[in-house]
Order: sequence, then C-alpha cells, then structure tokens
Amino acid sequence: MKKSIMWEHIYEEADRLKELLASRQVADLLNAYDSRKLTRIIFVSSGSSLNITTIAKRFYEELAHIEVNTYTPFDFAGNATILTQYDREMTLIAAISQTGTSSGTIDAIHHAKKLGFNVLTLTETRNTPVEQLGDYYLNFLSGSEPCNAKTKGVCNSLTLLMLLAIEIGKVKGVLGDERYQAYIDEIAASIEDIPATIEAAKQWLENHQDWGKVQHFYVLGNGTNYGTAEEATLKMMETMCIPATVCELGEFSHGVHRTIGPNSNIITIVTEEYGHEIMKKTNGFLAETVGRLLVIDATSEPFTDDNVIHVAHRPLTASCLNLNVALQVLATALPEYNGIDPNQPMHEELTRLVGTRI
Ligand SMILES: O=P(O)(O)OC[C@H]1O[C@](O)(CO)[C@@H](O)[C@@H]1O
Repeated sequence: MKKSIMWEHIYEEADRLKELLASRQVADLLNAYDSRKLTRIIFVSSGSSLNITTIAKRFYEELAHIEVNTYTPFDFAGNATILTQYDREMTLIAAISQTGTSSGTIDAIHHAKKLGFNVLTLTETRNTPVEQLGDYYLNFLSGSEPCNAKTKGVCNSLTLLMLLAIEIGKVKGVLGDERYQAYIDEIAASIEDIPATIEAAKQWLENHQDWGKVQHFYVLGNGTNYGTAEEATLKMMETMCIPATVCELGEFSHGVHRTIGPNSNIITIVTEEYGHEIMKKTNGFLAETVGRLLVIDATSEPFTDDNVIHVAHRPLTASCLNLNVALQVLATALPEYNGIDPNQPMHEELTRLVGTRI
C-alpha cells in the first residue's frame, strides 16, 4: 500500500514551524490592532481548530491576562446570548478554520460582525470566506494540506496561537523581556525536538502494531494537554474510523473508570503540570487493569517501560507541540497496519447533506 500523504505533512512540520517562527505576521497584526485593552478572546472553531484553542487557553490567561472563551460555531451563533453584554473594545472574536470553508464558522463570523465585534480570522487556505470576512487575518503558514485529518496545520495553528498570546503579553506589559524570550526559545527548541519525537513514536509502533486492531480507545489528559487528549481522540477517530472516549484526568474516577477492563485500550498523557501525582497513581492502576496502556511521557524524569513513548520535557509549554506530533504519528500509522488509508473517504454524504462546508 502506498504510504499516506499524511506522512509527508508530518515530515514537513519542523520546516513549516521554523518559517512561522521567523515570520513577522503576528507583530504586523499587533501594529494594526491595538491589543492593549484586550481582556477577552472568544475563539470559535470546529474539530482540530477547536482543540488547539483548549490547549492555547492558558497561555492567554497566564501570559497576557486575557480571559478565554471557547465556542463551537453552533453554540456561538445560537446559544450565547451573553455575547451582547461584552465590551466590544475589550473583546476580540478569533475564528479559526484550516480550510476557511466551514459553514458554521462562517455563520459565526457573520453573527459576531452583526453584534459589532472585531473579528480576527485564521486559516491555512487563503482566498476563502473565513479569510475574507474578518477585520484582521493570520495565515497558519503551514502550506496546503489536502487531506481529511490535519497534522502540520494543527502544529502551525497551535504554535500561531501560542505566539499570538506571547506577543500580546509583551505588548500589554504582562510578559517581561526575559520571560518572553524564554517562551520563544522553548518553542524554537520544541521545533528541533520534532524529528526525534516522530522517530520515537514510529519505533514504539513497530513493536505495538496490535494497537491497529483496537475497536475503541480512551485518551486521558489534563491541564494544557487536555486539549491534546481531545485532539488525539479526534485525529485517531478520523483516521481509524472507530469510536473513542476522551476524559480529563480528574473526571476519570467520576464514572468513566467504571467502564474499563481487560478489553480496554488507554492512552495517557503525562506532564509535570498540576495533577501529576494523580496521573502517576492512575497509570499504576491502569497498568494492572486494562488490556493495553500507552503512556506518552513528557516529564523531566521519564519512566522507561515497554508501554512508554518519551517526548522531550518542555516545561513552559508542557511539551504540547511534540505530544501532538507523537499522537499524529499514531493516527497515521495505525490504520496503515491494517492496510487502510488513514485518509479514506467516509460518509461524505453526511457532510454534503448538512452542508458542513460551503
Ligand atoms: O478547520 P476547519 O477547516 O474549519 O475544519 C474543522 C475540522 O473538520 C475536519 O476537516 C473534518 O471534518 C477536521 O479535520 C477539522 O479539524
């Protein structure tokens, strides 16, 4: 079977990210848009473009003192009457769509404009409705990604959101020069980590091809990487075409734990953020209880075991970039072990029926 085009996108990630980091587009945006009074960002997006906002949330709150609200387009347009109460000058709506063609996101932009908000749009694809409807624009700079499950676009858009938070933090004076540089340096170092992450995940998979046969899996994460767990769940569901469950670590023992047993397959994401001790105990319990456990470990003292993939410890960003890369490798490789193209068409008639894209 021909290797999926997703591999090409994954191997491009480090170069596309370096271009993004070198770009001046965020600085140019902040010259055109005065972010000094900004106290609230409302993200509106779907799928991976939504999951990156959950990951990026804490960078805005911590580094720029901006409250973050994350909405799906439907919820934003139809279930958010509180929007009318928000100060238009202190609030920015940021609509994200890789393709720039998701109809829900387009409707949400129209709604935001009707309410009188400033709208920043972010896309991978230029000359699309999402690009053109906003007041301000940022491109992912990831290059074209003509497949269903996005990889390089996720890495670039996630990094773009982190860079935007860091630059706004600097403009607002929340982030001093030293901390600003430390974040930029950590992102640069994380980009250099990517080839090793890809290799570590591929090597682990060589001996664990049986994961390709699973019919359901869980992903557990917390803190910054709860969003990564959501993204991994979506990515692997999209490529493997099987159901999955995502759970925030603290919530796992509030009911979800009752569903697991020897037939369960669980991926956990381990960092040193709040909840680390509980994650350790949970992993110990899972190792005894479930059929398959995979631990993606980004701590400073990673545990070495047959069920562990190591990702470099990057404490300021909780290694979020490389954790996503490792999980993208899984999502691409596992269907291929069964001779299935991770990008195979599936129920396209539904997206046409409900008008997912324009
Ligand atoms: O970012 P977009 O183009 O609005 O699409 C949202 C989501 O839709 C999908 O393409 C699948 O429908 C996802 O891969 C993507 O994350």
